[in-house]
Amino acid sequence: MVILNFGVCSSQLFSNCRIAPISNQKLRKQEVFCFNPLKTQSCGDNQLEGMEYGFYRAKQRKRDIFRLKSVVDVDKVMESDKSFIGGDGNTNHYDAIVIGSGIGGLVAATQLAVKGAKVLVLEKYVIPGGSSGFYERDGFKFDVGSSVMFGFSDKGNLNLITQALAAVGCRMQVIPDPTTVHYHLPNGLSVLVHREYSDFVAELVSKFPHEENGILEFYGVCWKIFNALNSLELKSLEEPIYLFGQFFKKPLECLTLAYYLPQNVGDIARNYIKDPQLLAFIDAECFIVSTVNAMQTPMINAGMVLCDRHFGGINYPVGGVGEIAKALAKGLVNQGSEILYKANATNIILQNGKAVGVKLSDGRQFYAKTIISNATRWDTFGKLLKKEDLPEEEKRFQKAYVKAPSFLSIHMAVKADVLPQDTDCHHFILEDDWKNLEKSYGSIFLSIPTVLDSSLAPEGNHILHIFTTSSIEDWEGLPRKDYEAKKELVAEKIIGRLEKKLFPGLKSSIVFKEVGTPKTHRRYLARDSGTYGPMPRRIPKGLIGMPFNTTAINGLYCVGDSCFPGQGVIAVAFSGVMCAHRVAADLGFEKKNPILDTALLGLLGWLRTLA
Ligand SMILES: NC(=O)c1ccc[n+]([C@@H]2O[C@H](COP(=O)([O-])OP(=O)(O)OC[C@H]3O[C@@H](n4cnc5c(N)ncnc54)[C@H](O)[C@@H]3O)[C@@H](O)[C@H]2O)c1
Ligand SMILES: CC(C)=CCC/C(C)=C/C=C/C(C)=C/C=C/C(C)=C/C=C/C=C(C)/C=C/C=C(C)/C=C/C=C(\C)CCC=C(C)C
Repeated sequence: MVILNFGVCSSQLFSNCRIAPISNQKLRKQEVFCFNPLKTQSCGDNQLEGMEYGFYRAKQRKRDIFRLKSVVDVDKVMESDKSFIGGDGNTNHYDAIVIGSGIGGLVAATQLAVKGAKVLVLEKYVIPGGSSGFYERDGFKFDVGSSVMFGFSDKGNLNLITQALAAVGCRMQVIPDPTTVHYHLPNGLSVLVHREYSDFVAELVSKFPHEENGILEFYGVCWKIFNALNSLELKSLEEPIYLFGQFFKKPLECLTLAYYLPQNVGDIARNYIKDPQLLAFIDAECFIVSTVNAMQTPMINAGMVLCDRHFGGINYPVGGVGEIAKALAKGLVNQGSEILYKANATNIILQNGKAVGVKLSDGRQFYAKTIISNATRWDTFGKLLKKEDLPEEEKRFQKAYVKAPSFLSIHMAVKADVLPQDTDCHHFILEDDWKNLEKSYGSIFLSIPTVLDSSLAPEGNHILHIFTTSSIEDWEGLPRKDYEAKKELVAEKIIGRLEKKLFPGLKSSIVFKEVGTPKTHRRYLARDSGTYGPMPRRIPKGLIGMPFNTTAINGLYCVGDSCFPGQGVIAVAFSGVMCAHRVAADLGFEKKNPILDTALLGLLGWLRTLA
């Protein structure tokens, strides 16, 4: 280990540090050396202020590291000795380590940080955000994923993105989207989902006048659920003091949610609607947010998204979706926590069955009291932990849920004049046959964020993000040349379909084009098979089977779209809020009752077996 200058430090000096690795009593018994990058001869409090790290070496030669007050540049220190972090594992330098900086991971991390926890986020890529990140090419700024932002208004309790940003002192400027999506469906059915609920209902009723009552009843149930959700303070459903407290304060609303928790949209829609084409439309409404039809979409999730788009509306962040993750990451650091990029976690370190640390591909190891994985459950339990030790609970999850397909995505820039003046920002296209809805390449999603924020492209241009479901099996095993040729061919067909349906002259107006396949998603988002998230294998019992944040491994939590309530930025933000609350209770930052905990976790585990 390279230590440039070190002096003997007193236990008093260590006790002045914000985070002491071990008790003073324990320190006194040890011979302590202090790393001193300021190259001063002695090591007093003032110098410590400016130091990046303090080291101590116990007599028994076990080594460890802890962080002092100032900013950490782990890379710099690690270069000198890749194995120096670790040791006995009893000393936890962080309260929590979060693997991955998707919105789920960032919300969990920031919520914990504002409660006073010391958090380290490890991100494989060079920027935060995961599927909600961004990239820039030739002056164009693209959202990696799509650009429909729920939960981003200044109203109610369900604006979780706004709340997550506010928690770290950040408020972003947003541009209201007058329409959530413009559907272009079989038999010439065109439906515009207006921001105003009454306008949307009037539009839908004008297409299905004989189903007016059915439409009002079905969307009425969605509102019942939304209003119940919106009346609660949202925290961990795995934390009994909170959960019972909510039942006590809002019994009717909680019972409403408990009633709809095991139900799916398809059954409820069929109670009110008979027209097969309108039911197919409800399938499309579900598919765009769950990648499955209405029969498989949990009613609670539909209640959330089908109403939030009218209650708070869809709002686009100025500067692009990537700004949200950037702001959260900055807020995290401002709270005194840390985020490391190019930090590829390869193993979760277990000690006596408890998750105690994380090992990176370059050999670095970090230790914490709790580990939170924002990787998918397939990655967490299939790669970060040994596949063969899959806990029963995870086996059950994998029986009930399967990886949703990935996407083929085309990020493209076009000359602005190819789009009609009043073009909407988001479109969903399924041309001829309802049966193609869930098939690979069957339907096309299109977002044109420059319709809302022209700063994302140089003047006179628009950016288009076109995507369609596609499976990794379609792309594996191809020689490079064939893979590139296939990408071009498939993209050409999709663009051709858009040209025919929406924008004549589209092909000849292209000024930039980049095609990503499921392999691209797997590589850049570190998601098994590039999956968009979990989807039920069969008809689920609503949300009952979806695991929350605790796992069968002591000290290990999951966050993100393979946790309750599933796919979607707002959904993973909720998962982050829940995760932070449960972890904070376990770390002693929030109230906790171990007896009630055991009872509730047991009950929820049992409920999942019924799904
Ligand atoms: N509404 C929209 O327009 C929209 C847009 C984009 C994304 N989404 C949603 O976002 C959801 C995903 O969010 P999320 O928070 O669950 O995850 P995510 O996939 O967005 O982020 C996970 C992050 O973890 C990192 N990571 C994974 N494995 C790692 C490892 N071993 N070491 C270090 N880092 C690692 C990845 O690089 C990534 O940054 C999807 O379900 C999707 O629905 C929605
Ligand atoms: C616990 C028990 C047992 C019971 C009790 C009862 C109660 C209290 C309950 C409660 C519950 C709750 C709270 C719940 C909650 C929930 C939530 C919040 C949910 C949410 C959800 C969300 C979602 C799902 C979302 C999604 C979204 C998405 C996915 C999106 C996407 C988008 C896209 C893709 C776009 C499209 C585009 C175009 C068209 C272009």
